[in-house]
Amino acid sequence: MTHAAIDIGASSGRLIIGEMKDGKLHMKEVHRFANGFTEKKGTAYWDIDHLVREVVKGLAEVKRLGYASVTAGIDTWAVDYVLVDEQGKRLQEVVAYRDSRTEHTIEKVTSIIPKNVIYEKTGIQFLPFNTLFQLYEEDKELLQKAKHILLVPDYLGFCLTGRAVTEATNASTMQLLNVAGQDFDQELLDLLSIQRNQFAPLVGPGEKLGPLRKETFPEYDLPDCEFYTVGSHDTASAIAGTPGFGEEWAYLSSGTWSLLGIESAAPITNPLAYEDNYTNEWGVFGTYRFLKNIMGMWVMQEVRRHLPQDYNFAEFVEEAKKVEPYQQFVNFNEDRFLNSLNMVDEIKVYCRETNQPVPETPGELASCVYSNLAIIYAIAINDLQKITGHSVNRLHIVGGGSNNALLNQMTADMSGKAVLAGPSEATAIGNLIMQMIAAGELADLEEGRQLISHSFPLVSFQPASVNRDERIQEFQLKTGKQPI
Ligand SMILES: Nc1ncnc2c1ncn2[C@@H]1O[C@H](COP(=O)(O)OP(=O)(O)O)[C@@H](O)[C@H]1O
Ligand SMILES: C[C@H](O)[C@H](O)[C@@H](O)C(=O)COP(=O)(O)O
Ligand SMILES: [Mg+2]
Repeated sequence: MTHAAIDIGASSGRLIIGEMKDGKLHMKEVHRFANGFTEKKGTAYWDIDHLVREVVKGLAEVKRLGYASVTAGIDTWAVDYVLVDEQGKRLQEVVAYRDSRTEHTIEKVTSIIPKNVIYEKTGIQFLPFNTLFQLYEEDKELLQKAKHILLVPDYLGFCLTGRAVTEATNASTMQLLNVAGQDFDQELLDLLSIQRNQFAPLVGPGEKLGPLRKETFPEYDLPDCEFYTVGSHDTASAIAGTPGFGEEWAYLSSGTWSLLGIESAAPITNPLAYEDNYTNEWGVFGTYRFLKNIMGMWVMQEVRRHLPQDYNFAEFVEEAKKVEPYQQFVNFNEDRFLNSLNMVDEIKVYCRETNQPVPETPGELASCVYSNLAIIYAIAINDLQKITGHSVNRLHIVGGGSNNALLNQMTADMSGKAVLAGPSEATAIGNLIMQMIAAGELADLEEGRQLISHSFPLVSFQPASVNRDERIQEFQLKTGKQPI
């Protein structure tokens, strides 16, 4: 059986087909398209109709390649939603999570329901753009009109099959689900004046969603396609597609964001987890993704956008290799880097404010970003071990960022852990694995991960002794980021 993974991250989307042959997973990228948000009248929006069109184009390409019948699953970035009316029509443009409308909403909401109470209910990290805060700022009249409030992957599935569901892994990122009750928290819904039935029923990954409604897209020659739910939060699929075994591994899903954490059988919401803003997003098969959001390759995407030279990401790495690393210490996890007007200027101002050497060239800027991301990852791993009591001796880096051998080595050096890099398309692979389990081709996630490890060679990076402790201490001194 041929399966199609539709994976749409914040910077790019792709349709990848996969099938199991001779004990290996064979994949082919069939369609890739750009994603990104644009500002209109001061608000940041996604182009959701562009994404629907690109998904359908990708499915048409699948048919053109001779695949008359496939299954498919959709995963995208988290938290953002679409309001849909009684007729199934979108009520508004889709606001992007980096929009400034929720800049001060955490304070507003937690002045009504205390922060620790929300964390005890949901176990979810406080990020300004969580759906809870976006809906708090949403136009109340529009909200009342909405028959459905659908997260982006659920909306795409609705457009393609006509069926509305709320897939659980992505639903958890809303910070509206009650972990104990395993459904929406009524107090939080009341705060937003939202009825429970405005959210479609919660479903887990691996369930049949329904057939592609070809008649909706008469201008395309499309395959027969049965959609399944998968880990529709892309990070849930990325972790499912990470070939980690045993207990002592952690993952770093390195794309626009860096999501660093462990796969846990139960939520971890102790005081240290709360203080250090770790999250318990729901994973596949009832697991929890105990992780932290770290500003990832977004920084490099924005540096690239604001430089006159047009370097690709591999060229940035080559330029960075020519520069002495760890020349300045920048905490890229500060909110100022979430959506700054000009990332290059923001980095320079930060270095001037902290009396540090100012990076000027593309190589100096890239080296500054990679050096500090490696330190931030190392601190996050240390904190993760303290919070959970879970020892980590190897870090799996997956996603586009796993192609960056320089950063992989720096991460091994700063963390003192072995780094296993790849697969770079772990998200799409995790999406495919869930479909193959649902189709009965794989017994479970363990077998799926075995298949991944037999199909995609990992690249190993061993830690070198590079004044790790001194550099981390200097980072903490210069940025004020103290360990927990
Ligand atoms: N060859 C490469 N060398 C260094 N970095 C790379 C390379 N390829 C991709 N990347 C990094 O991976 C990022 C994209 O990762 P990806 O997982 O596709 O992101 P998303 O899913 O968020 O769209 C790019 O922003 C870039 O920083
Ligand atoms: C807004 C969320 O934190 C974001 O979606 C993150 O969880 C994520 O999954 C990003 O995935 P990318 O592939 O866009 O890095
Ligand atoms: Mg991604």
